[in-house]
Amino acid sequence: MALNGKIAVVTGAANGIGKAMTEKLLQNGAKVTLLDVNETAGKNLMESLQKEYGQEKTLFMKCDVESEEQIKDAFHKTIETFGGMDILCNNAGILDESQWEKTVSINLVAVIRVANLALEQMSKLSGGRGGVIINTASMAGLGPLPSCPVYTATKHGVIGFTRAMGAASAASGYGVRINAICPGFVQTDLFSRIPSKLGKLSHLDDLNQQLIEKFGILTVSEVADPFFELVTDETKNGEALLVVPSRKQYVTFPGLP
Ligand SMILES: NC(=O)C1=CN([C@@H]2O[C@H](COP(=O)(O)OP(=O)(O)OC[C@H]3O[C@@H](n4cnc5c(N)ncnc54)[C@H](O)[C@@H]3O)[C@@H](O)[C@H]2O)C=CC1
Ligand SMILES: CC/C=C\C[C@H](O)C(=O)/C=C/C=C/C=C\C=C\[C@@H](O)C/C=C\CCC(=O)O
Repeated sequence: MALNGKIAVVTGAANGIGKAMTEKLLQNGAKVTLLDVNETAGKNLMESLQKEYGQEKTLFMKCDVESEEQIKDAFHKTIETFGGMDILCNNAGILDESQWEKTVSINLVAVIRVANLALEQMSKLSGGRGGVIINTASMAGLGPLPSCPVYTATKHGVIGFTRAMGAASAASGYGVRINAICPGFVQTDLFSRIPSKLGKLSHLDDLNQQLIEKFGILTVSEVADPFFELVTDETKNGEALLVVPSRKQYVTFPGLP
């Protein structure tokens, strides 16, 4: 899939990985709707991107992925403004073990909500033109992080949802590929805040430091490049792509007996 002229929506676009995904999409000729609860950061980024890529290439909307109404409005405004919707970057997420229900609500429930609402717009069976959904999971979706079991659970859920929904989409003829990107540690605000977000398991941050030593820390640009591959490689559906500084690999899962 060439990105030139394609229309993308990015959740959690104002900072971190979502911001890098947005820039990669714009660099390759796509138009992007940026969605984020952080209105100040989102508007500032949009103004900066419009100076670099042109007024007509970006749209920012304050949008909480926990709100079905706000997501629906954002998708309708995207289609009204740009003429369609080809790509969803289902990226918004938090890490806060002391607010575990909110973590589940944003990292898993909202990922499912946003994907389902996007499929209503993108599926060829409902008047859409197909496309691709990229869910931002994590390496914590492939193995346990003892310091943040709830976060770990949400990311495992995102991967399971991605694999099953990708198969469902193919079997149903939606024309929408669905993949997950699974980064290790990435230098962002979320990563910087971790020690204060572990709740009653904060004493286990030492384990995180050991894992950081072992796996290293990615820059957001090092996530954006493999993300671009997942978006453009039309052979990829239902895949989970692990990204750490030393390697990038498509995960193989144990098959059912
Ligand atoms: N930083 C890391 O080490 C890794 C992060 N991830 C995942 O990458 C995604 C992005 O995380 P980062 O860029 O690191 O975090 P970040 O905190 O730098 O950026 C997240 C963005 O999402 C927005 N956001 C938060 N809740 C929202 C909501 N309810 N509705 C709309 N927007 C919301 C924030 O305002 C922020 O702009 C998350 O899903 C995270 O779990 C995955 C693996 C590693
Ligand atoms: C404490 C949370 C730190 C950062 C949050 C960030 O969003 C994130 O998700 C980072 C995850 C990093 C995980 C790093 C290592 C995980 C190690 C074990 O759980 C094993 C996991 C997978 C093994 C897969 C493989 O090596 O092939």
